[in-house]
Amino acid sequence: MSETPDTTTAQETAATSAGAPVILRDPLVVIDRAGLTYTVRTRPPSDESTGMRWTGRVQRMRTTSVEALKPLSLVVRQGESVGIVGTNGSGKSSLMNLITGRLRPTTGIIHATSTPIMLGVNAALVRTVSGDDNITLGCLAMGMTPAQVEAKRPSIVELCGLKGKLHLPLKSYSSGMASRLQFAIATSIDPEILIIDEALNTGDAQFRSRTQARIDELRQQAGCVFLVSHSLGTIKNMCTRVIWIEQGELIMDGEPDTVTAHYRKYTKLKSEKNYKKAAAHRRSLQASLAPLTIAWR
Ligand SMILES: Nc1ncnc2c1ncn2[C@@H]1O[C@H](COP(=O)(O)OP(=O)(O)OP(=O)(O)O)[C@@H](O)[C@H]1O
Repeated sequence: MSETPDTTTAQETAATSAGAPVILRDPLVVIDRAGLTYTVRTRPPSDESTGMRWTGRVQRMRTTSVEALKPLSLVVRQGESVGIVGTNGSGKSSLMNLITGRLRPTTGIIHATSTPIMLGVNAALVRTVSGDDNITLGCLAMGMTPAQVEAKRPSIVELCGLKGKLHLPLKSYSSGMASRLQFAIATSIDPEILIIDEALNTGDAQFRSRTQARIDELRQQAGCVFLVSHSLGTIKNMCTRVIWIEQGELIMDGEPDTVTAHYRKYTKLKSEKNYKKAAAHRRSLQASLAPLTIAWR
């Protein structure tokens, strides 16, 4: 980022005596009114009404828009570990894909001080080659030189805890073992901005505590971490801040205990089929959310 953003919430402005904009220091990620609409091509419904049949050759496709994220603004600073919660289909992965640059926002813009690294359960490992070779391939793919790969190898082996198994092909690993290897590879470059999408729900208790230790280490190294998870326990243990997204909109942004308590209440109301109360709860929280305005100098 070449410029420094002034980021001001209505609450923060109100809190300053002169009403001057509050300048937030050390932003690593600035999301400035970014929104995402997917365009999906669909086949027209079969034309029973017209008596026409699809021949499989010539077909006019329809396009449908899916607004996954309404424009939202956020600033994430050095040392923050941000949990993202929301029910299925609320837009969490879409937001993470925007931050990594895998998808372009349809509206707005996202700035980051360095390339965010996404660690997800589906990130590519090669099943037919050994764990050792996956370390080499993964590290080279992240831009390390062969010498850097060798320098990092001992710490990757140590973190994944798979010594003695790394000569075996990946297809012989359990999903938990593969996740451990993947986590160790992905975090070996000390990414400044790390995104973890549901990767922590695999692995045993011992590995989870190592994972937590590594995330704490990354945060202390002045980076920031985004963690998407449906496990509120994991979110509360690991995050310093929680963002709740629902139906593509930002509902809450704040302290983990508070946000997860409101989110839990919302999901409980929904599971009890109290949809009106759930929606009212969500709307009242959203109404009290101070809008964030990002102004560039
Ligand atoms: N490639 C795509 N094309 C079209 N629509 C999509 C695509 N990916 C996601 N969506 C839609 O965008 C919305 C948000 O999806 P997203 O995957 O971001 O949700 P999520 O919060 O990560 O869900 P989950 O908790 O189930 O993983 C949903 O309505 C989903 O159907």
